[in-house]
Amino acid sequence: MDSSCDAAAVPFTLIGALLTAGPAAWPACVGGGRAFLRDYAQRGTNALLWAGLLATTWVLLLRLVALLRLWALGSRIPGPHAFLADPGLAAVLRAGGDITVGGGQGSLKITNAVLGRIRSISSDFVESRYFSQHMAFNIIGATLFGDAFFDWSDAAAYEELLMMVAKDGCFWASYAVPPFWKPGYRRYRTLCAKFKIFTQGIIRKSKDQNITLSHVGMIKDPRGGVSNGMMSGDGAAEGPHSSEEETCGSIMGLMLHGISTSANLISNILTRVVLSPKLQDQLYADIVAICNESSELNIDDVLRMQYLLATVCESARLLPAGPLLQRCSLEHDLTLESGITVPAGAVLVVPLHLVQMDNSMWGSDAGQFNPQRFLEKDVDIGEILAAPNGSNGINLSTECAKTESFLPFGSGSRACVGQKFVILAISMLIASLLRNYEVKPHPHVSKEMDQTIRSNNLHHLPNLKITLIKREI
Ligand code: HEM
Repeated sequence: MDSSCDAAAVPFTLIGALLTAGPAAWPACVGGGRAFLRDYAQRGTNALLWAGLLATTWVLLLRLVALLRLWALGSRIPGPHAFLADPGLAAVLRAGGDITVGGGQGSLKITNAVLGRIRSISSDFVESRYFSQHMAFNIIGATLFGDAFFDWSDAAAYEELLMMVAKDGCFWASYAVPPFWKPGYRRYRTLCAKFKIFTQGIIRKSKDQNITLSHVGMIKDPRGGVSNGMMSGDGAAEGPHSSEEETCGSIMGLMLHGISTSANLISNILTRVVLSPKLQDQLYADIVAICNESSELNIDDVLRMQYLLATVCESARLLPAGPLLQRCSLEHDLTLESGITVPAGAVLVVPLHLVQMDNSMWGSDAGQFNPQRFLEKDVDIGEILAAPNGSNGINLSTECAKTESFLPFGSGSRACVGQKFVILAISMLIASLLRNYEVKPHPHVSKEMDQTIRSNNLHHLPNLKITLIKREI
C-alpha cells in the first residue's frame, strides 16, 4: 500500500462516516466510499445473522427444556400409555349404560355390506382375516356413527387408513420420546393427521343427519328408556370437560382398539368354524332352534343361543386379543390376601395366556377348544356379560370359580367397557352369517393348514381362504 495513504482516515462506523464529509473525502487508496459501504453491509448482515441464530437457539433451548421436563414428569408414571386420549369418554361409556347392539336388521345389514364389498373385489373366496376386519369395522362404525356410516363414501379409505395407523401405532408408541427426526415417524404422523380429518368428517356427517353417534336405540338408558346415545347433537356424550378435539381423539382410540381386538376375535371364531364342520353344524342347530326361518333375529334370541355365546367366550379364552394386563398402585403399597405386599409404583403384569390356560383352574384339557366348558356349573356367562344375574335370560349357575380366571377383557374398575357389547355383537353377527351362509374352506387348503386343522391347537391363527355359500332358507 502507498505509504502516503492514510487508512485511519476511513471511518469504521456509520456514525463515523456520517461525521466526515462523506465518501468523496476518504482516501482512494483504501477503495474509497464503495469499499466502506461493502464492508458495512457485510458487518451488518453478519450481525443480523448472529442475532437470528441466538434467538432461534434460545427458542429451541426453551422447547427442549419443556420437552425434557414433560418427559421427566411422564416417566414417573408407571405402566403403558392409556389408549384413550380422553378419560371422560370412558367414564361416559361406563356411566351412560350398556352399549348394546341393535336388532337383527343391523347385523344382517353389516353382513351384507361386508359381503357386498368383498364380492366387488373377489367373488370366489375371501381371506378370513380380511373378512373379519371388515366385519369389525362395520360393527364398530355402525354402532358409533349410526346409519350415516353405511352411506359414507370415504368408508373404504378410512378403513385402510385406520389399519395402517393401527399397524404402525404400537411400534412408534414404544419410543419414550417421539422420534420426530425419523422420516418413518413423520409419515406415521401424516397418516394420523389424515385419520383425524376423516374421523372429524364422519362425526360431522353423523351429527348432521341428526343420527346420534351411538345410533338411536343402541345405547339404552340405564333408567330403562332409550337415550339419544353418547354423542347426540347437543354433545351430551362429550363429558363435562371434553373439547371436540378430545372427543375426536377418544373416538379414534375406540375405533383403533375396538376394531383390532374385535377383528381378532371374529377371525379366531371364523377359523374354528371353518376348520370344524362339526362346530359349524352345532352352531347352526343352536341358531335355528331359537329363531325359525321366518322370524327376524333379535338380541333376545342371541342371548338364548348359549352354545354360540360359549363359542365366542371359548375363542376369547384360548386366544386373547392382548397378551398382558397391567396394574399399578401409584400412591400406596398394596397388601394382597396372601400377605404379599406390592410396593407403590411396582407394575403387576398378568400374563393372560397362562391364566386362561391354567390346568389347575380349567382342567387337563385347558389347551383344547371346548365351548361346552362355558355351559358347565362352575362358569357363569351371565356374569361374563356383566349383567345382573338372571336379567339377561342366562342364569346358568351362581358358582363361578372360573369366571375370575377369564380375563380377555380385563377386570375390575378399568375393565373393557365394550365387553358385553362385543360378545353380543359378534354373536349376533356370527348367528346372522351362519343362518344365511355356509362357511367353507377354499378347496385348495394347503397341506400345512391341514396339519393345523388336525392339531386342533391354534396358537397362531392361520389366515384361511374361505368361501361363503348361501343357504336355502
Ligand atoms: C374382542 C374385543 C375386545 C377386547 C378383547 C378388549 C379388551 C380390552 C382390555 C383387555 C382392556 C383393558 C382392561 C384392563 O386393563 O383391565 C380394554 C379396555 C377398554 N376397552 Fe376393550 N376390548 C374389546 C373391544 C372393545 C370395544 C368394541 C370397545 C368400545 C366400543 C372397547 C372399549 C374399551 C375401553 C373404553 C377401554 C378402557 C377402559 C378404561 O381404561 O377404563 N373395547 N379392552
